[in-house]
Amino acid sequence: VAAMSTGTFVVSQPLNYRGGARVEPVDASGTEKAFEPATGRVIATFACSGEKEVNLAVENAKAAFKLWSKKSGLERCQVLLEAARIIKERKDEIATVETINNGKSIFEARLDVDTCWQCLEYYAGLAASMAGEHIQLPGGSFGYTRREPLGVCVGIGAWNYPFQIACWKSAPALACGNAMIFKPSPFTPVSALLLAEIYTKAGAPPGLFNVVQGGAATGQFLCHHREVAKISFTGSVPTGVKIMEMSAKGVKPITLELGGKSPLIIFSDCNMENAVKGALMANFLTQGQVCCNGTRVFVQKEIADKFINEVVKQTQKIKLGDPLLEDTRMGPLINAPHLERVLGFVKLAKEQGATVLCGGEVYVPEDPKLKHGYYMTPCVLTNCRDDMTCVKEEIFGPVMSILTFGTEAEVLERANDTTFGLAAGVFTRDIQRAHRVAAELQAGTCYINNYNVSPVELPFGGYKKSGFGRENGRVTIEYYSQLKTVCVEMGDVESAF
Ligand SMILES: NC(=O)c1ccc[n+]([C@@H]2O[C@H](COP(=O)([O-])OP(=O)(O)OC[C@H]3O[C@@H](n4cnc5c(N)ncnc54)[C@H](O)[C@@H]3O)[C@@H](O)[C@H]2O)c1
Ligand SMILES: O=CCc1c[nH]c2ccc(O)cc12
Repeated sequence: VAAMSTGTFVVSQPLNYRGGARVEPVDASGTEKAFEPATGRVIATFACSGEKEVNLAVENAKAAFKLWSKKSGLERCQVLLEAARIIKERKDEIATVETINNGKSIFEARLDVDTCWQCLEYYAGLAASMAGEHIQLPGGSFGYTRREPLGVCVGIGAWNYPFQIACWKSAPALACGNAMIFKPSPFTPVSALLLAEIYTKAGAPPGLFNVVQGGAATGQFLCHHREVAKISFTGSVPTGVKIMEMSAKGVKPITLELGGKSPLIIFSDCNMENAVKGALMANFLTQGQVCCNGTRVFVQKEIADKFINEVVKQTQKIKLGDPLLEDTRMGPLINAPHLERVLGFVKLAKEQGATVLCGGEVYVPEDPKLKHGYYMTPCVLTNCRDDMTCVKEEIFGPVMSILTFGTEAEVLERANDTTFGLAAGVFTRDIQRAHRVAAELQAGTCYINNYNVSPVELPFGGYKKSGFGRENGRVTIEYYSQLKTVCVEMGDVESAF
């Protein structure tokens, strides 16, 4: 790995990881290029793994699973804790790689890395305390349950949180005694390798955590593989549908973390300063490329003017530019086609009658090395209606749509009028209203008086088309393990025959 500053980083080492080492794939289904969004430079060209390489990764993972699944919870805990310690130690390096390959600000990337080592520590604790139940039966007989791993699990990631997604999938998987093959998005192939090396250094057996690179074809080889026991997918709804179809054929359990179009409701009795901060947090982290973003901001009429003025003022202050600079808070979007797509949503919003209060334009930083980067100014839209495309579809960019409302009943109906159900938020000082509204919102995560915080102790996942299954929290253990019941007879068999 070469220099780690904007405009210099290139990857020369192999980007697959199998059997405890970086390897070139033995076969390929095409090649991909990874970019540095800040400059538009190619930082890596790599082969997409073919079926033979996927088969080898599964073989390696199976071998590691044999050893790992026999370890005690405490032994697994020790490896995860050591990996967490190394992540903490290498936080700046990991965050820098993430920023270079994804474009998010270094400030945010460091926060992401914090949620990664925290996730490993959390599941380390659960690994050590995992236990079954003992159930007494008549006549001295009894039963007990064993929480057993599933086997070789596949993780397929999106490009917006590359290292975090790899951690949030692998930590609970390994804690439960599984092995994992992780396929990053081809846009962000780099940082998962750091995680693979860290697990090996921490004492994981070779093959326990493997990385295969590629796009849809490689993903399909993984999903169709007979010996893959579970798939955890983070990505778009259309791809999620395909994953579900493939898993149905093999009767494999899946976790689907899909897209969203989440509502954020601002009542007139809110703390205005916090609500404005909440709206920015809900829309502009990682350049707005966050699945749970609260992009439909419903503001109660009485405070709409004041709230909108303040949101625009704060949005215009966001420091946009080189994501590796300490004071930058917004970097480039992931790539040129995505930038075009997001700008297209803004254009369409205007055509459909929305007003652009700020942003929504291509931005060319003054620094000449950034002039081919994929920057746009953060955008606030008003005069939006519920039937507009910008209000109905996931934009996955820095575009906030503001809508006004009158009553609680009205806003709840409009907030829930979507096929998505990933997240939702409410700002109010009325404690009863806050919980009443949270109870009515059809979303997997509801924020009260905050937005887009992601403590690893809390389960995260969708309702409706935003998916099912959960990541983080205690419950995720259930998605990476299966329960065996052992029934023990202490007397004689009372036969019916
Ligand atoms: N709910 C969540 O937790 C969450 C988190 C991050 C992103 N997302 C969603 O992800 C989307 C953006 O990410 P994206 O553009 O990378 O999504 P995507 O669906 O295009 O790709 C996601 C992953 O799936 C792989 N893939 C594509 N086709 C496949 C196939 N046929 N079989 C197997 N794998 C295949 C891709 O290579 C990539 O690794 C947005 O919709 C966003 O909301 C959701
Ligand atoms: O982008 C959506 C929310 C999110 C942020 N980080 C992660 C990691 C793993 C996920 O499945 C979702 C998310």
